[in-house]
Amino acid sequence: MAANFATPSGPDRTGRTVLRTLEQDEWDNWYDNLIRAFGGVPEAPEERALWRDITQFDRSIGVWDGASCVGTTSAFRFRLTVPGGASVPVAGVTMVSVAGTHRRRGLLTSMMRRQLDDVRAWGEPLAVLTASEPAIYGRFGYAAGTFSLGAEIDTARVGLSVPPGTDDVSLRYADHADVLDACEAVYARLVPERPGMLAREPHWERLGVLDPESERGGASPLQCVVAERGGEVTGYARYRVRPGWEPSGHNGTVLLSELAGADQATEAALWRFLFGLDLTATVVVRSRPVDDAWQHQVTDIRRCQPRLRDSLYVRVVDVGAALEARTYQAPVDVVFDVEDAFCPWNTGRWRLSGDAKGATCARTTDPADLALTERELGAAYLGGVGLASLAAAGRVRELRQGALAEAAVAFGSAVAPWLPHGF
Ligand SMILES: CC(=O)SCCNC(=O)CCNC(=O)[C@H](O)C(C)(C)COP(=O)(O)OP(=O)(O)OC[C@H]1O[C@@H](n2cnc3c(N)ncnc32)[C@H](O)[C@@H]1OP(=O)(O)O
Repeated sequence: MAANFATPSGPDRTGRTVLRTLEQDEWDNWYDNLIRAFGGVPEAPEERALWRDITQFDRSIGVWDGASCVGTTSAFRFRLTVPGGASVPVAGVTMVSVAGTHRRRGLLTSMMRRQLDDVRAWGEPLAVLTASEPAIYGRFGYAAGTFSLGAEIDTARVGLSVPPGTDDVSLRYADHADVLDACEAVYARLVPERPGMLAREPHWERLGVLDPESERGGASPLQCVVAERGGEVTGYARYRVRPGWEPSGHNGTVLLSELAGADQATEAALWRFLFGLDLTATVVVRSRPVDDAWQHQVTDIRRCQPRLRDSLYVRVVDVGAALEARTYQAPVDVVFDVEDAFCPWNTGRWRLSGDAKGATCARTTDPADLALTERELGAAYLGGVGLASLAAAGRVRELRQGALAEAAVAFGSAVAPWLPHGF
């Protein structure tokens, strides 16, 4: 049973709930609904304060049953790096919740409807999110477009060989606050180089150094090491250490939070440092690019237990603008026949002509070469999921022989797309 909000403030079909843009003085009530939907464990004050500061009220929606908030969502204004290096305005969908007392009545559907209409009106060609459960968002046109690499590296037994120049990099411990600007400068250098990265928006630099005691799970406070060459900060690592002792000796764990290097040697120096920390035997890595170089520098990848996880979900909101915003690593000239049930303005045939310099994508009446839905376009958009792989899964139909290979190569990315942090 789906609620049908004809107007932004219209009631659902039970006649009891109202959907509207969030007001500043409603935030606590609104945010409490979100926290409760995620289990109800309160956040540390500094964490809650950060989420309050980064909430964009005019881009946030609440559903109200009388004075009670029963539904939440918001959409950060982000700029996302796409293949070719352009920084594209996107909606970062976030803080989605429906009260347990009101679940499965269509409230999420009504919020997604309003939100995607808004994103279109804002002129943002893409919406992106990270999903608490992969099963939720496909019906609204989102598909996993990036994956992240996790690992549990047995550093007692796995060696690391580093590239030339690594010894020229020096490392020092630092207070987070003292080196925050220098670390941010490194981050900013990396953003245009990898699809999926997000340009830093005000306050977001606080996220990487948030260190509530409740998040430590017996490990140390977040530590910071910066890498320097010639007096310039070229990288940093943030991590915790969880000490451990077995009858046979030490068994500590390094829990990597973030690692960034402006060049190969800096990255290698930081990994070598983490691998070699005294009294530790494991490095746990949660969310790294799937093409991270250290995988090719270790002596035993099996003892690193690499694993993939879905990361950024991509929703093409405006097919023409989205496909024109990126470039293509090989020349491509194909007509897509797009079916988009939730955003029908995308449905129809689109001719994409492009190469590594730029692209055009416009409606056409020409015969179609490839048939797909908005979800396959979203999955393939950042170059992390292959169109040929989607075709093999029965999700892309090739209508002109050769069109699939042409498009599949063109959509690829030399560098794996990666989302640097959740939101
Ligand atoms: C980007 C982010 O913020 S991710 C965070 C998402 N939030 C959470 O996980 C918090 C806990 N969960 C919730 O708050 C809610 O259960 C929500 C938001 C996931 C779903 O809200 P609801 O209002 O119950 O969803 P709604 O009634 O609109 O469901 C629409 C459809 O999606 C399906 N659906 C909803 N949630 C789920 C789910 N978790 N898994 C699978 N299907 C789901 C429904 O069954 C329904 O299917 P139908 O149209 O075939 O009947």
